[in-house]
Amino acid sequence: MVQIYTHEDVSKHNTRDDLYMIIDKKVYDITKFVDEHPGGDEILIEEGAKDASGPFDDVGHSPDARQMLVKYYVGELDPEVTMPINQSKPVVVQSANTVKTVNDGASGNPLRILIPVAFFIGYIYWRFFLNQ
Ligand code: HEM
Repeated sequence: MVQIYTHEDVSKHNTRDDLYMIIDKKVYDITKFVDEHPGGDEILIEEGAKDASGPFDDVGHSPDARQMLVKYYVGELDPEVTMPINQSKPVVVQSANTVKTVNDGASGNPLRILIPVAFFIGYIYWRFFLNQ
């Protein structure tokens, strides 16, 4: 059966002698790899014990590097825990957009009010002062 880990479980494996890492929702025990990593041990210890999918991709690791992961696979990231975290991101983005939209509307509002008011004042001025 596949072993399931939460972020919290992984965060406990945070030393050179016991180091886990999450990459693309899979959990790896990279303890034995720390000294072999061509990119150095420090970076693995720094990025270890958490989700390092971003940094791993950013480096542009070769397909060989990705293939090496298979050797260190120990289980999957708990989808129950992962899903709300992933879902919370779009919600935040959505609310940020909503706020932005509301702000955009609010910044348009003064003009929408000012222009008719300016016309109205102009009309009153023309009607009562110029047209007598
Ligand atoms: C267990 C996961 C990892 C494995 C199996 C792995 C494997 C490798 C391999 C095989 C290389 C040699 C170049 C290549 O083939 O792409 C490499 C280079 C490198 N890795 Fe990793 N890596 C892992 C995680 C990470 C992480 C999380 C970082 C964080 C940024 C990182 C940073 C680097 C850097 C900076 C290099 C040097 C790149 C260069 O000199 O061109 N690696 N890694």
